[in-house]
Amino acid sequence: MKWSEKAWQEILPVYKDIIQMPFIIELANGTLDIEKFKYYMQQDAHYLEYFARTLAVISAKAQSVDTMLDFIRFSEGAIVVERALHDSYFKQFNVGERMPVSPTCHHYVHYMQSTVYMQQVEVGMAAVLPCFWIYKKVGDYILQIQAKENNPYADWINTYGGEEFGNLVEKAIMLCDEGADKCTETQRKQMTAAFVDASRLEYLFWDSAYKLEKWKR
Ligand SMILES: Cc1ncc(C[n+]2csc(CCO)c2C)c(N)n1
Repeated sequence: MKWSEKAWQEILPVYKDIIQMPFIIELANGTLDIEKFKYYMQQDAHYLEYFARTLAVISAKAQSVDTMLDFIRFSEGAIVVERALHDSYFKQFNVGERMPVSPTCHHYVHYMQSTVYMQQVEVGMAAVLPCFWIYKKVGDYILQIQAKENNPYADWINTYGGEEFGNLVEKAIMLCDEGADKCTETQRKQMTAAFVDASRLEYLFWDSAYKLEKWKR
């Protein structure tokens, strides 16, 4: 069994919880409170900036030039493609000011950064994989259940549910499997632990948007 297949089994309960979250259900049927979506988008703008930097560090640490190129392209994608989505929503919803980073976003981005800087590169790759894979699965799920008429979140749904994004995700999974093949069993376990932690943080990211999470002080 491939590392990725085993790793997905580990996070299946987290994924099942994610697709039942009110944020996801309401995004799919178009009833999600605009303030919650705006909050999510503002935090995601912070997230993407850190995430793109994290991918660039993985690129710098990669074992081969081909893998280096793949991760630098992912990094570019995080800025270029996702920023276009953000910009159009920010215009549409009239979002001007930049919010401070929320506690959960802070936790997630710094978790990824420390993992990528402190651990071997394959563990870093596993830590960023939920970002790709969970979004693909959630995007496909929402495509099936979405309200197609007048859904204000259709652009978001089409970004992650589409085939083009699917190819990118396949590549990220394949690179992790390739890396896992070169690792010892102990190192593979570290990869799985990072994959599970990051998946739980994906859950918390949506949860924090739904709750409009704030720093206590
Ligand atoms: C919290 C959060 N997690 C994952 C993504 C999805 N995502 C962000 S960048 C990227 C790869 C682009 O090369 C993907 C799939 C998101 N937007 N926000």
